[in-house]
Amino acid sequence: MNPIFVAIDTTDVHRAAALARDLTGAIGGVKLGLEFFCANGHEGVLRLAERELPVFLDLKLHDIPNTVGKAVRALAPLEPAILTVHAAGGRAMLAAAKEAAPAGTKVVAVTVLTSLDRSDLADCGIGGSPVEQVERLTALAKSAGVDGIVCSGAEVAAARAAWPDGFFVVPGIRPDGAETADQKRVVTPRQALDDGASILVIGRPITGATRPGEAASEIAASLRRAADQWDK
Ligand SMILES: O=c1ccn([C@@H]2O[C@H](COP(=O)(O)O)[C@@H](O)[C@H]2O)c(=O)[nH]1
Repeated sequence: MNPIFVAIDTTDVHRAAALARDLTGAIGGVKLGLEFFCANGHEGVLRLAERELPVFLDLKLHDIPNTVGKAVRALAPLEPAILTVHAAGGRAMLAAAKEAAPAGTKVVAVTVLTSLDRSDLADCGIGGSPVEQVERLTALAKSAGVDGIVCSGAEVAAARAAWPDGFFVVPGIRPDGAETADQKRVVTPRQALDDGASILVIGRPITGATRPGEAASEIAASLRRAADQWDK
């Protein structure tokens, strides 16, 4: 499987559909997040699903267990391949999300957002480094019964060591020389895959390129030598 999931971050369903069409063949799936979902809802997701690429719904649910369980149930008709919740919602919330998800949906827990560094964690009252916090939340996610986690490429090797058969989603991907923008913990696509990522979430380096299809194909080519890892 091609591990590249493109983050289609736009409110414009026509632009999103055009991007998915142009990128089909060069990517493994599309990731739709809050921006797209708040503007287009279920109908927009179903429109993108027409391209028959796996859909990753990145809604990062975070609430009490009852509310998250019911929200996941309400999303079930969309049959997302992957759905995110926040690990910080706690064990019962993670278990409720997994229990409510359709059998074919991987529920993955966001550990530490890739836009945060150690000082941002300290601002939230969390001591220690991002890797320490990722390790803590990976253990929680694993014991709560979800399918995997979201972390940056800087922590994925440590997380994979702790959970060899977990499903690891890595955003904050930047080819050499690409602008980091609001991302603080970034690695290259190749590095993330070599260190144990299951899939790579890549947005602006592809969607902001003059020719998104070429940008995606170049990244896919840079990963091909690691093709034996694509089935993890
Ligand atoms: O920790 C996280 C979790 C999710 N994301 C999402 O991934 C993409 C990244 O987009 P880029 O344009 O490649 O920066 C975006 O949709 C985020 O919501 C993340 O970046 N970090």
